Amino acid sequence: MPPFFSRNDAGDLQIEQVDASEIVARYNSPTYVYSRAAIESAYRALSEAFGERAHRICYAVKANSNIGILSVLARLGAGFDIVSYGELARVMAAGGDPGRTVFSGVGKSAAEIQGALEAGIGCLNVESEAELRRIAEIASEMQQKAPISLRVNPDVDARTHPYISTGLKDNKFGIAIDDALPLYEWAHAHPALEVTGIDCHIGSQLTDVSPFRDAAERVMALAHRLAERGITLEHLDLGGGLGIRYTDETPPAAADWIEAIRSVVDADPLARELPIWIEPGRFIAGPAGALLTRVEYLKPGEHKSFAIVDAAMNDLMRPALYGSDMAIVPAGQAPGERQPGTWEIVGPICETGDFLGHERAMDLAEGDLLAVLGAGAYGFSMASNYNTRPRPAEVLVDGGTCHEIRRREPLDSLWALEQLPTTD
Ligand SMILES: Cc1ncc(COP(=O)(O)O)c(C=O)c1O
Ligand SMILES: N[C@@H](CCCC[NH3+])C(=O)O
Repeated sequence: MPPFFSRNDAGDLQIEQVDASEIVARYNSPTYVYSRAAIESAYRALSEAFGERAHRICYAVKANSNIGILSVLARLGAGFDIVSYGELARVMAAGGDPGRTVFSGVGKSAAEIQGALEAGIGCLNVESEAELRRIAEIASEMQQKAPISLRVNPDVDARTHPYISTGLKDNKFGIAIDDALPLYEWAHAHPALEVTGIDCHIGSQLTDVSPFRDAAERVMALAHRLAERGITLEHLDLGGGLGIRYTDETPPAAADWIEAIRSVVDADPLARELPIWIEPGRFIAGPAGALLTRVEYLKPGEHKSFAIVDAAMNDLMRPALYGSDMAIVPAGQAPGERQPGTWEIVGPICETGDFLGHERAMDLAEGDLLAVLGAGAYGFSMASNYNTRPRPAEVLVDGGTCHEIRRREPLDSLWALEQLPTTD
């Protein structure tokens, strides 16, 4: 069970001091629930691993972008990693500091770049030569100096799911590390650009620290070549990507990740004093969240047995998209006859790929509550309205208190922006 999740005397799931069944009674089902203490403790584990060393933790907003979650992190002093102007607007709405925010992403539009510069963005992580030139043009027109860092692609195998590996030369992300030097020289000489750092992010859900170490070594080699040319840096951004335990993975602890990075950076006199920035998303939000769902129907069969629940791939798409194996545990038992079985946990959507888990051995009854664990990251933030399903409510538990940080979507809001054609 993730930290801050436990069982009450009846054996039902509790999030901090609140029963899952109470949450569903109040907010209905399916509902995302998050533990504030879990978010804070993950953030602190990273920050404590740095100790007195200069660092910045830029939480990757895409993992969970609810402003209630962002505000918890802003209060802890977090910076943010964003990939759209929309995410920046969320950071600001939550009380986060644009000056402590980095803007990543391969496709920043001119309007997004201008908006970010107007807001006082901390750093633009540039992912191509064309983007660098566009930023220079926009900043010149605005008579500003844009703080930039090149996101380099170090060609390191993160050994994760191919869809979430980003640091291989076949991936669309970043600038090939061997091509970065002339672009840095060009940017350094440009009056509207201020080179502040090097950035890299090699992938997500890494369960081994060695790719992080390899990437840090390649980034340091580039930092030396820049120093030889008189280009000094103000920070090194080594990205996010630390994995979490979904079922039987054994990911490194926060301290192991930071130690792996520091073993490279702190050993180098060039970078010992340089602030290290990181961009973790999943590690902070993932274990803190669960998706609570109710069993609607049991459909036992000789070949396969299906437990049809009220959450679906539109609410949580990781299993359908990546085939991710996420733990599904009982969260509250309904009265009535229990049926033992090995269940396919599926949703109501009209797609064969609509499943939350395969072959789960459980005794179930209709009306039971289940919890998909580790759903705090890339859960709600990737949810859609497919099949005209309102997205779930989101609840932040803080001790014994529940905060409804997002209401369940009212049905008519789903077509509120649509119009009937004006012709017959
Ligand atoms: C640029 C960038 N930074 C940070 C992250 C956060 O990754 P994770 O949630 O795996 O820590 C991502 C997503 O992979 C990303 O693309
Ligand atoms: N959405 C992915 C991670 C992608 C990270 C974004 N760069 C997941 O659920 O695992």
